[in-house]
Amino acid sequence: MLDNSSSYVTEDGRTIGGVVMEMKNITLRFGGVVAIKDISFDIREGEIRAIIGPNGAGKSSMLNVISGFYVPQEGEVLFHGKKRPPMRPYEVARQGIARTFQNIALFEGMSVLDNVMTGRLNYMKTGLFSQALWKGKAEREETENREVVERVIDFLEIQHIRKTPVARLPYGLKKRVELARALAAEPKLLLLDEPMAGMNVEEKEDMSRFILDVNDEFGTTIALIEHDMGVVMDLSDRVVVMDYGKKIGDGTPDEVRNNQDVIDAYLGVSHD
Ligand SMILES: Nc1ncnc2c1ncn2[C@@H]1O[C@H](COP(=O)(O)OP(=O)(O)OP(=O)(O)O)[C@@H](O)[C@H]1O
Repeated sequence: MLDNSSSYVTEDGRTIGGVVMEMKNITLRFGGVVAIKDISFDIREGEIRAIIGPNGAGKSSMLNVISGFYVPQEGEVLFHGKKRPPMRPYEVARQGIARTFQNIALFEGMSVLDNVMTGRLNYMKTGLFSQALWKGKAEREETENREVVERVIDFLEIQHIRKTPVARLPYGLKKRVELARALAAEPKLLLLDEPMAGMNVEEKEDMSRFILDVNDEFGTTIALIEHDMGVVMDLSDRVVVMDYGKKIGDGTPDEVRNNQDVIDAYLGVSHD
């Protein structure tokens, strides 16, 4: 049995480290609706961790708890072993957490390059006043930010559209630009909100490859939620399955695939 600080090497040679985030007995309510009921699980450094479940299972609510956007009424979130207080979005970003959204949240009128640059906002320390006083420092900062952005653009193979306004791009590429913006923040923990939703088969294959490459190349820990069980099974190290706000499975893709409660939930068998 692994303890919180131990690590292991996967079959494909990646090292999975200790626990970076721990959800302990999380319950989240919206008025009378209980979106999450007493759920516990953890996320380990360097792993790809999926949360799956049918419609209304509570996945988005859980992603919002992980990102710090929702504060649960019960339970606690431990980040690197410490209880995490309620945080504003910029504080979350400073902790090395970045995310994408299910309904793409890009600046449609701006170019791909400018959108990806917004991922660096937290690194732009030089304000307007000091920019005027310290031109050299501001220029250095701009060059550093540009270098990171250009690396991400190369990595995600979107050089050919760098000047294109996002509004003109097909859906699959918009999703990739959103991933690029999240990566530009150089996150330690990347949260992906239904990264394959609305994609065709080819776009899903591309996105899967990029998710694996990001994890492999940068060692980024990735937590993602997905509706479609199939697409995450080949990607993930471990999978949490939710249904009606409860956790009904947690384990490797094989363990989860063979779990009767999970099979029933996906076949729509009622179990109250
Ligand atoms: N802001 C909110 N206010 C009230 N109820 C909400 C809110 N957000 C979610 N809920 C309710 O909480 C439950 C879980 O919803 P959630 O969106 O987390 O599920 P989901 O698994 O992400 O679903 P989907 O796959 O359809 O996106 C649902 O019953 C939903 O109606």
